[in-house]
Amino acid sequence: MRTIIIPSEEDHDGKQMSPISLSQSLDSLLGSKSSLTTEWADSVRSIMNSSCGSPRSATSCSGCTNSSLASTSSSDGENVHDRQQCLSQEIANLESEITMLRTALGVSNSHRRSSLNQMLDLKGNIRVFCRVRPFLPNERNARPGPVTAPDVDWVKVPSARKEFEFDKVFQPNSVQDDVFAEVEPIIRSALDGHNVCIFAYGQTGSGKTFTMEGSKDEPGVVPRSLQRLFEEASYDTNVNYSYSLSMLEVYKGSLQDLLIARSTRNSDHVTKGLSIQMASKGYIEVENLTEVPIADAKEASRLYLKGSRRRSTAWTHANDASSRSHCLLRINIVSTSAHDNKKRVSKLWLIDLGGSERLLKTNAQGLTMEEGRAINVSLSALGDVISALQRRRPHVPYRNSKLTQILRDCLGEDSKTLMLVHVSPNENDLGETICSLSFATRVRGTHLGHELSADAEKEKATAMSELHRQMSVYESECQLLLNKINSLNALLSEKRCCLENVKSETMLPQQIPFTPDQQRIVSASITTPTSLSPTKKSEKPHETDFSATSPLKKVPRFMSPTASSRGKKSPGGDHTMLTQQPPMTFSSGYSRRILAAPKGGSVDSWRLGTKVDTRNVGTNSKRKLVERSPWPATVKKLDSAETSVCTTTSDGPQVTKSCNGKDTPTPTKFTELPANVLTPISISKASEEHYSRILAAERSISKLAVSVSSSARGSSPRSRRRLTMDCATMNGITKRFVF
Ligand SMILES: Nc1ncnc2c1ncn2[C@@H]1O[C@H](COP(=O)(O)OP(=O)(O)OP(=O)(O)O)[C@@H](O)[C@H]1O
Repeated sequence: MRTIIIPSEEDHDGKQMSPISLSQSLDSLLGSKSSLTTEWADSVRSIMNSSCGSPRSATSCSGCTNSSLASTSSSDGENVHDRQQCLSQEIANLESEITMLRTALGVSNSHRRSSLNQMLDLKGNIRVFCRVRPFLPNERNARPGPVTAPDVDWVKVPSARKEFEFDKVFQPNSVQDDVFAEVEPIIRSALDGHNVCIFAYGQTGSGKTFTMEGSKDEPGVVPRSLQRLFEEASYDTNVNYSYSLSMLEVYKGSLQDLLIARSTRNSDHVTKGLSIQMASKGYIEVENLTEVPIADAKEASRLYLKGSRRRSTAWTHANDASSRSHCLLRINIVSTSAHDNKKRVSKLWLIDLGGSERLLKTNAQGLTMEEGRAINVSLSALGDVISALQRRRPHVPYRNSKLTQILRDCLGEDSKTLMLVHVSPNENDLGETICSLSFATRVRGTHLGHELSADAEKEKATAMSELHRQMSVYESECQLLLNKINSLNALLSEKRCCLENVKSETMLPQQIPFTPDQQRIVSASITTPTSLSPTKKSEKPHETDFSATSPLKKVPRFMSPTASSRGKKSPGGDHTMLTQQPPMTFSSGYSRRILAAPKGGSVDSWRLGTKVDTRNVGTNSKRKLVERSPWPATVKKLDSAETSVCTTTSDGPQVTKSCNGKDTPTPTKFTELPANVLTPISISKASEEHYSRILAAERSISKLAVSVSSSARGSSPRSRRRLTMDCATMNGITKRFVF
């Protein structure tokens, strides 16, 4: 257990101090009336240094084997200088090793990419899978057998004496995992910079939406693909991926933005009509289409479900909730490789097509008939385009429908297209099933003598297995290199932290260079009436006057007292900073509300930081404003009478407060804490476990701020005291613990 020295009552008189644990020390601060002292600060600082692997710790600086260099009490300038040199050398070595590994990773990755590409080319840039749905509960009495899938790439319709070949056939008992396993390589191809289109095609009620969207328990291709995109982004730190999402439907030949509510969609001042534009190099853009940057798969799935709910559906004879339009989800992928700084832009389209239907059979009339006809026309146009591409015709009829115009740049030479044809096993649907299978065969383009000879088939299979083998070799090579890079990066940041610590040791607090921004924070916190300026503090008698004795006395305050502590604080309350680093500012409130919005207020007034009353703000309007805001913002509602607004601009966060309806602009600045940083721990639970968690979990704590405030409320001295610890880690994460 680490020990620190905490001054007891006698310590204040300069007597010997006893070494105790940090938990005892913190406990004692809560229970006793003593203020924070320099000794306490020093001892915690030494614990921080040893826990963060600072150069003071012999173990942390693996390269510095000279024990004298790692000595805790090193005040010797030469030793510090040697240590700095040693660390700088280690950092330079690590950096060059990482650069070399990154180059190797870039090479392996491009080999992997080209193998994958060759494999997909060999399989065909346009591939067609078929999924036969199982009988539904309401089809229990149906006769089995009209459609069978005897093999992995054949579908048979015995009664019509027809057989259809596909790249892959999913049997009725296949699950979503089976489908995604086959789709996944194509998603990876989108990540590698290719445009990709995945369509679900089939008659109404054959399971297109089930395959694409799935259910909560059986998620389909879309949620799995979104998940996969973000997994790749977190796994490959060598490439920086950013994604944005758009969603639209083609309904009766017109385009509708699905990320905009239906009620506001047609009002001119909110959204203009969508139009298809051809930009340079044949790049297609849909003008006025909403595009939302997405940060994680959860958010992306939420947007997708929101858009799906806005899709035009209706009851039909064939399906209770039949899709009456084509639903298109587009993910724009921008990837930048750290290896060559090359930027790749690609599009991934995930499309749930409207159900093909025979209007006579479905008895469709009126609007339903119109919708059905529009769907059939565009499906036929899509079939014509893909078929022309397959046959390498000089003219590809993209202009025959909106659907094919939008997808023009994703259906060509360098793109990958996957069509998932869905069929029903039911005898009643046999006519539609044969239509769908024939359409898919036409799309696949195998009926025109494209079949390979037995020898060619054999050669293809050998080439495929060789490419498979190469792919797995490159994949494991990439994985090894990535692991190595990640571990070296971790070591590098540790070394950099050590170097920073060594450098700061050589500086007197007065010499610490402040940026102009920090200087302003400093002045602001000194002039804030609620902050404890040294002058004010010395007016009140203290058991220990820290500001008078501390070598840190000139280090300005960096932590404003909490709103509650301002009200509750006794004159004896004390705040101190335990590092000689440039000051940090922390949130001054204990209750955090992220998001901002005045009900019906304008974004501009909110941006300017004018008073915003958040008391009656609904979650939706908050969200809307945040979505439209170019800056992250935080509103802190401190209590029912006091509202504090923080806007974050390029100058940093600005706070405006109002109390009982009166505006009190407070020039306080604070660093935004992530939403989950506030970890209130009740005093009864403030045990060894909690304290040790702070230090053990935060091995990389770089700064620690502790404030103790007292309140008039509370039955015991202990419950009247409030201890707040703000820990800032090397990687910029700030955590607050309140005891
Ligand atoms: N593979 C499957 N396993 C289990 N249930 C399925 C499967 N495929 C489809 N279903 C069920 O069949 C019904 C119709 O499916 P779905 O709505 O996906 O059809 P669809 O082709 O999208 O129809 P539409 O074109 O009219 O929108 C749904 O209740 C769905 O849950």
